[in-house]
Amino acid sequence: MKNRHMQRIAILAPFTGLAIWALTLMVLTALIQLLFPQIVNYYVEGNQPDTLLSPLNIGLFFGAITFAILSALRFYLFEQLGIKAITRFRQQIHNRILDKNTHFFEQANISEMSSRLTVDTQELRQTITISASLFLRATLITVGSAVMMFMTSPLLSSILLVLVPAFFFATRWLGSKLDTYSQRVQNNLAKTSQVAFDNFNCHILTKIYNFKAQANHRYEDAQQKYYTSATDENRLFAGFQATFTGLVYASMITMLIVGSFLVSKNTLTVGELTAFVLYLGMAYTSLNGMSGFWAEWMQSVGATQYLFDILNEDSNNDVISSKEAIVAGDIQLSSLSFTYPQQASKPVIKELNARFEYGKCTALVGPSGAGKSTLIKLLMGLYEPTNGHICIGEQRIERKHIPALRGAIAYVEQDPVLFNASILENLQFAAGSTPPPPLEEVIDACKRANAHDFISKLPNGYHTLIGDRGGQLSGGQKQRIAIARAFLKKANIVILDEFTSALDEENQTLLNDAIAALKKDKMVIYITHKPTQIELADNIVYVEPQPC
Ligand SMILES: Nc1ncnc2c1ncn2[C@@H]1O[C@H](COP(=O)(O)OP(=O)(O)OP(=O)(O)O)[C@@H](O)[C@H]1O
Repeated sequence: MKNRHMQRIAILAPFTGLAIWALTLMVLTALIQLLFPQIVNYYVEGNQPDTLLSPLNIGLFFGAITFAILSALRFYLFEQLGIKAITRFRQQIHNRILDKNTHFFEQANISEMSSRLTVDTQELRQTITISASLFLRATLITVGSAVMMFMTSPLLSSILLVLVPAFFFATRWLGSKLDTYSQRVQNNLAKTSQVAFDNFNCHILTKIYNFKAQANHRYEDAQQKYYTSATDENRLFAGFQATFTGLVYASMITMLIVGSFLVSKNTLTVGELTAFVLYLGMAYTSLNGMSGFWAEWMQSVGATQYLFDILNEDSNNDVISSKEAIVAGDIQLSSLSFTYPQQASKPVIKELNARFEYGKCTALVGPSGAGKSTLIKLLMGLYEPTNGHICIGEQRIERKHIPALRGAIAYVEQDPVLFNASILENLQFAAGSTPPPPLEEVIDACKRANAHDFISKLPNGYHTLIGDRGGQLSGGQKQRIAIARAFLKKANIVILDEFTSALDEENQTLLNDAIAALKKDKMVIYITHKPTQIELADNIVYVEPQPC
């Protein structure tokens, strides 16, 4: 139980310096606050200066301004601490999730995971800094007030009744501004959630095209916008805090000076009672704040457990990054078997022996549900065989070879997944190179994939935003972009899963020609049910369905 609390507090660890400053200001402002009733007592007991504009009176006003600034700074630093810690924490989890394997993504609720990454962390930000700081401060003030109440006899509790209309206008001002600012923060927050959803959803592409860095970069961009808007909102709050605190203390000092003036005229007495009431008020307010904190904290501990589990668990990780190379050659499957963990009693592929010759074109055929797509995922290292093995050339493929294997493969899915970005960005991600390929190279790949004509006719051409999962494009258009993406990767092995299923006859013929050109210098493996495409192949591998 203790660990769960410490784990959450530990996310502040990289920002210890900032936390120390914030805590120091918190202690300082709490001590100044506790000093105030004593000043009241001093004045009320008849120690007031002779003139209203005495150095001590004026000094007190300056003291109040200093206190207001210190309080605003304390508030600002705690908020910044929260924003920084949560921005970093969110990036850490995003990175961790991208490192998970295919089974993890197949079983996870991706949309919930993306939303929790955003919403739950936001809740933690609120409790770990602001609520916790209020709690600590309230504890200090409550204890301090209790001690002081024993030592003082205060009067003039009415000093606490500050100028209500000023607070009213200050609050209205904040309310009108906050509406727009909060909306901006929420919109940017939703954008980070959407980018994360997109990145997790395209996890296979991220692995095969090796654009984890670009995916992380997109998320960083969205986070930067969130960071800026949240900081603006924080500044607004800090400004409000300064106004609010200034008003409170200026009005209290006014009351004190007026009150002590009245004392000097013998119309008011009993200074100790004033301080006593002030301490009482402080203690009451602080106690009030403390009670709400614990409930909030526990709520956020529960809400963020899901994310901490992801961060801490080591199972379900994808292949480690490894520089182990592989030498191009035939792909040999030897007694290859695979069973999905969810259907442990029913192997999808059983003791399959097959050869894919290097530099040749192989059609993968078999009835629907026989396991062709599963076999392709095994070839790409997205699943590990349950039994048997895959060799490339003389090399038996192990976990350490997977990054090199994926580096050598370009993949076109049956239902291509595209990022919610422009067509150009989608294609440039695929190259997996920094800097990304120039527009001319992208256009060339699109021409080869017969995609250039339709892209040119879109309102913004290559810069057209294609919506969630490329929803603004037809199935055939998405397939052609996916094929252009494969051309851009310049991989030795091209794997296509029913790559023309959504295309008309004319486009199919054109793409068959493109595949014929491709197989001149690459190893091409494709799943197909179409006789014309089976005829194009040099070899055929038949995947037999397993009995139920
Ligand atoms: N992620 C998964 N988890 C559990 N079972 C799966 C998963 N993916 C596929 N299967 C099951 O594995 C079997 C083979 O599916 P697969 O998609 O590999 O077949 P296929 O030959 O490519 O079919 P089609 O020609 O219809 O695309 C099916 O019975 C399917 O239900």
